[in-house]
Amino acid sequence: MQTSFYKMHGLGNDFVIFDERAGHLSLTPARIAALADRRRGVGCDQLVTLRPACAEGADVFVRFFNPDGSEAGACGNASRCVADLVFWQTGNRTPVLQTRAGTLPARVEQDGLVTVDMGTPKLDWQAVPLAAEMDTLHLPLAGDPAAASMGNPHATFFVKDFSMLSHGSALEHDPLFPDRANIGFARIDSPERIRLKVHERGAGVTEACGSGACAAVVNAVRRGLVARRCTVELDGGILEIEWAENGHVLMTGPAAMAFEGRVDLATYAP
Ligand SMILES: N[C@H](CCC[C@H](N)C(=O)O)C(=O)O
Repeated sequence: MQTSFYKMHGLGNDFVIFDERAGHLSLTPARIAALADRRRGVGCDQLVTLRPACAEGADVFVRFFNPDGSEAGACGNASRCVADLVFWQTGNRTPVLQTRAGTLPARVEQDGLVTVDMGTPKLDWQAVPLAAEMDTLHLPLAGDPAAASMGNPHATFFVKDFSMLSHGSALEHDPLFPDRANIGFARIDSPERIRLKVHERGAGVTEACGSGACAAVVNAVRRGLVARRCTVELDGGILEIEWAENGHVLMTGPAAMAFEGRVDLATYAP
């Protein structure tokens, strides 16, 4: 039996999106990993599922899964893609996404860019989470990173070059991060511009990381390095991030449909 999916991306951070609103699919962690495999499966950085929303005012319940089968509370680039998809399906330019990290209002602009209100960052050590009580602005790790949660854990290293990127996997699995962490390497190019590369939890280095861009701006503002409205340049392109005065982080960037496809899920792991 064939099941349809959407293949979308946000700045090259790519997603396989299954719509479960007509009925749940048996997407086990093993099947997710098999579908995400770039040689034996469809291939993606994250697999995304849509279900009927149950939160007040939300249009769709969105869940995000890494290629290792682990679930993430947030995914900025996929959130923009889902908002764009809902707009194309319904004509609603202001869809509201229910996620594990909270309810995220979105807006599809006339120029096609998508803005998602990613909510407020969580800056307390227990919210990131970290393994012990500590100042999240200066973690006791070589490289002196800062940590924040956007609904998923992020550590941001402020660097002059990206030679530390090869340490991303070891840092992702450092015992300081009981749920592991997304590891961002941020070069401050000006008070309004950051160059960012991210080793993503459960996925490795991706072309872009939306929640990582949000965390990098939040951590850089906390350190007094950038303005609250900042351009973040990733390998895949540009995101505009604003840590607004109301504490919410607004992320604006593109979303793209690559293709629609169909798979027989029964042929992908048990
Ligand atoms: N790997 C991340 C989820 C995807 C985040 C990224 N693709 C984004 O756009 O925010 C995590 O495990 O928290």
